[in-house]
Amino acid sequence: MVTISKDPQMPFSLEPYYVSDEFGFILPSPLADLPPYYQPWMDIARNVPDLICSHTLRSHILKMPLLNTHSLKSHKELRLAHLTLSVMTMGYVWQEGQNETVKMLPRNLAIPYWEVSQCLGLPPILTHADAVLANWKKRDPQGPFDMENLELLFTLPGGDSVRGFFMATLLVELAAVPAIRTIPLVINGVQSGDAETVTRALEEMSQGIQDMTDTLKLMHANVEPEVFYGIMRIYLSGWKDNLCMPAGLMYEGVHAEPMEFSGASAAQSSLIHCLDELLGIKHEAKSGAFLTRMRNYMPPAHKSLIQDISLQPSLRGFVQKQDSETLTAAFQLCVTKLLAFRSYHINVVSRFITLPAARARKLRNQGNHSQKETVNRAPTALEETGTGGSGIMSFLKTVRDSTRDGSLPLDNRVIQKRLNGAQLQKTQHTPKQTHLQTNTEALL
Ligand code: HEM
Repeated sequence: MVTISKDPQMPFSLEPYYVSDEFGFILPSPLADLPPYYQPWMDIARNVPDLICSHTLRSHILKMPLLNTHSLKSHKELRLAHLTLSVMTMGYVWQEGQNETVKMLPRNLAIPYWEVSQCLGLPPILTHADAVLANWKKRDPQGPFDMENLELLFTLPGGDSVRGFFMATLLVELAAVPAIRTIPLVINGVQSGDAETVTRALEEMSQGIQDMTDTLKLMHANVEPEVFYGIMRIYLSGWKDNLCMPAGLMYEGVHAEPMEFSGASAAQSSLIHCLDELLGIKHEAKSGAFLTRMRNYMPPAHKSLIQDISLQPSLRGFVQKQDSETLTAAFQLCVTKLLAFRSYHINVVSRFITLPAARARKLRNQGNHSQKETVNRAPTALEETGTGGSGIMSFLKTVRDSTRDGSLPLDNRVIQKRLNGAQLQKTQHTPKQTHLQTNTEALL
């Protein structure tokens, strides 16, 4: 774990953790190019989908020179190098699908990949921090940060759905920024016993979580479930708890033994981890252990933020002690919005994994193995597992249920009062109507 230097007398702030007020956990304006010496990497990494299609990616990588990483100096250069090497590695391993996997990553890729990973404190595999947080640029630099104006620096097989998937996830990260920004307000408010500030901050946070859920809906218009399931998913998969590569992967010239790493998953996004810690959501042992393991796939400063939030005086304890209706309602609203995010996420996973998996099974049972059916191209070994290696639905439902268990019981009178308030708003048709209505629904 990195040591974050901060003065314990100073109020809690996000700055020491490299979390910005504008971009949250997103890497601001990532570099798009490395110094010319690294051109051999760029030439291959920028063409990964085509080289996979022609089954020549592995041979190109085997001919690549072994480059020195010492001239990679800045954090942004290292992040771009990690992304570049990650994209090549995922393509190298999965070029032939689940059947002809490799046992070893060649030294000209493995050695620089390992060195860059060590410098960043990231594992030598594609992570959420690479594929989403550091893999974007604006088409028009002056234009908005939206789906139309964003493009990927590097892509994987799957065409427009890859862009849709990574960019929708990036926009969820952006939508969460106002919620993340309120974390110091809450922590400092609890420290100084300022219930009013904490209440306001929690209300703002709940709106931020609602915005995350609304933004998650972008997946539907921008990602084809069959393409996600049948083509893209294998390239996000890792070599831990994966039946296709039970022994893991040897990094030649790095370690004598094979190593195991989980694939890229938004379970590696720091957003929800921070919210869980702040709200005091306690996960059941097995799913909690998986989520804790996912923190090793985050930039170390972000992992430290989660850890430090967990060490602060308990927000839940503060809310209970204050015994204030509005504060309790604001806290409860955050838990309910987080629960709603997780429930909606389960629907998304069902559309993008469970349903295509069921169709693939049905086709198999009918003896239809045609590769024209996109879902038939999916690795059967991954049917029930997430790219991070979890047993998907039972894991997600357990995590959702422990979120529900994090609720603070609200007095029936408070619910009734809020309901009456909502009725009043409804008849008045004020601009706040939708928000308050959603709040009241959430309270029920
Ligand atoms: C098509 C879109 C998506 C699919 C199919 C999907 C799938 C999954 C799967 C299978 C898992 C289980 C862990 C694993 O093994 O990887 C998971 C976990 C998770 N995903 Fe997603 N995901 C999607 C989008 C997102 C987005 C945009 C976010 C928000 C940043 C997100 C946040 C999470 C979180 C936080 C977890 C950990 C479980 C939890 O804390 O509730 N996912 N996802």
